[in-house]
Amino acid sequence: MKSRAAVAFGPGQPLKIVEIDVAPPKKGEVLVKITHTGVCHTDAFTLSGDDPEGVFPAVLGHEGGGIVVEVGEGVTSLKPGDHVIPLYTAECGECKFCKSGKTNLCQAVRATQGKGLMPDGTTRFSYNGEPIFHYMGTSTFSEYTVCAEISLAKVNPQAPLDKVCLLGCGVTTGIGAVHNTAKVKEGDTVAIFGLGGIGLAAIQGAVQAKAGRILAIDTNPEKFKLAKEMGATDFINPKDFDKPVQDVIVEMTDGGVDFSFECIGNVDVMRAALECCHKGWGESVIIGVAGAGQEIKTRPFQLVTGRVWRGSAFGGVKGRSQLPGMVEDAMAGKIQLDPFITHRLPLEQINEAFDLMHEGKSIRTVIHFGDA
Ligand SMILES: NC(=O)C1=CN([C@@H]2O[C@H](COP(=O)(O)OP(=O)(O)OC[C@H]3O[C@@H](n4cnc5c(N)ncnc54)[C@H](OP(=O)(O)O)[C@@H]3O)[C@@H](O)[C@H]2O)C=CC1
Ligand SMILES: N[C@@H](CCC(=O)N[C@@H](CSC=O)C(=O)NCC(=O)O)C(=O)O
Ligand SMILES: [Zn+2]
Ligand SMILES: [Zn+2]
Repeated sequence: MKSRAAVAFGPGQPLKIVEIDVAPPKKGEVLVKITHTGVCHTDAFTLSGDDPEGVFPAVLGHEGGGIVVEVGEGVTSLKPGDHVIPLYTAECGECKFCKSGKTNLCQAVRATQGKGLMPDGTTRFSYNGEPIFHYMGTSTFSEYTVCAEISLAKVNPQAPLDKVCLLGCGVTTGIGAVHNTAKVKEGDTVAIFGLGGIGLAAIQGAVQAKAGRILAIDTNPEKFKLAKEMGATDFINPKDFDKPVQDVIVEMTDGGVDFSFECIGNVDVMRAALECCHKGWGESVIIGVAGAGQEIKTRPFQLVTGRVWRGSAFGGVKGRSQLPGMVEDAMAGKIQLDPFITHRLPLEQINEAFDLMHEGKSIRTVIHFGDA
């Protein structure tokens, strides 16, 4: 079938809106009509060419919501008409990772997913007869996409897809990192570096956890207003100080924070986020994605003296089991999605969404394929 899609033909190039061919779903696969998709910084990261797993031409996008159109052989858990959120972290329930009870990082389709292919090693997308790669197992920048059954969470059909699509990445990642990875408790002091979609969601998670102080750090002071509305208590622009931001935070918090979250993808900030943690127990969670070849560093003494460095992918959330409940939470007002949506644009204007992000003017732009 034909599908309108924003295709990344090469690194650093604007996406091109073209009509691609989408082949039917094979065994264990599902054809989904995407109605809405957010644009996450990770899409920009891969488009920039900094992603070691980036392959071109590809259909990017991983923060979508849609409706099942057709299921392939052997698919039992989904049927046409079901509302779904594509998952870049699958959940097969059967692999060593799924069974471990220790991680959400299902590996059932991860190897082929990282190569831009479906689990059988081929692609369902083509343009002018040439193959187009998938992305993160989701490719939500195409009106019709094919995903593995285990890469789809079935959600309440009453949920507004134009909002809950954000649970496909950003909001879930930030909130989940606070609850599942850090396990923030009432009264804890928390520092959040980077106040985009992920950082603001981490603030929301910290408020839910009843954190005592929530320090919001960003070099773009325009981001503080929303952070305050979300519930942050202290606001720090590192550019306002002539000493490292970690020293500023340690002084402000009587020795450092209980938890910090890096939501930018900057390895220098990752160091600051670790070093602003309290001696003896402070834990820092890396969420931001850094480019190929970049490495983190600190003095090992920082760890010897009790600070802990962790990482979090998709907020530690198991998508098929837990995302439907988060959708219910959003419908019940326990998770706020509206504040994240600063812009809405049709697919044809998707490059403007990337511009807005790079200019620091948006939190999330939601792209619509039909009506807004
Ligand atoms: N681990 C995971 O599962 C996931 C990771 N990610 C990653 O999380 C990161 C954040 O994503 P997202 O929220 O969409 O990105 P955004 O670009 O929306 O937000 C990043 C924020 O950090 C600010 N910033 C940039 N540099 C600095 C600095 N040196 N010090 C303080 N603040 C700074 C930016 O300011 P400005 O406005 O000037 O740009 C912006 O406000 C990305 O690296 C993304 O790839 C995303 C989703 C899931
Ligand atoms: N491909 C990159 C790494 C990209 C990465 O870290 N992705 C995050 C999700 S970012 C979402 O917006 C993630 O969950 N990673 C876990 C995974 O299994 O990919 C590289 O190679 O550096
Ligand atoms: Zn993302
Ligand atoms: Zn698995």
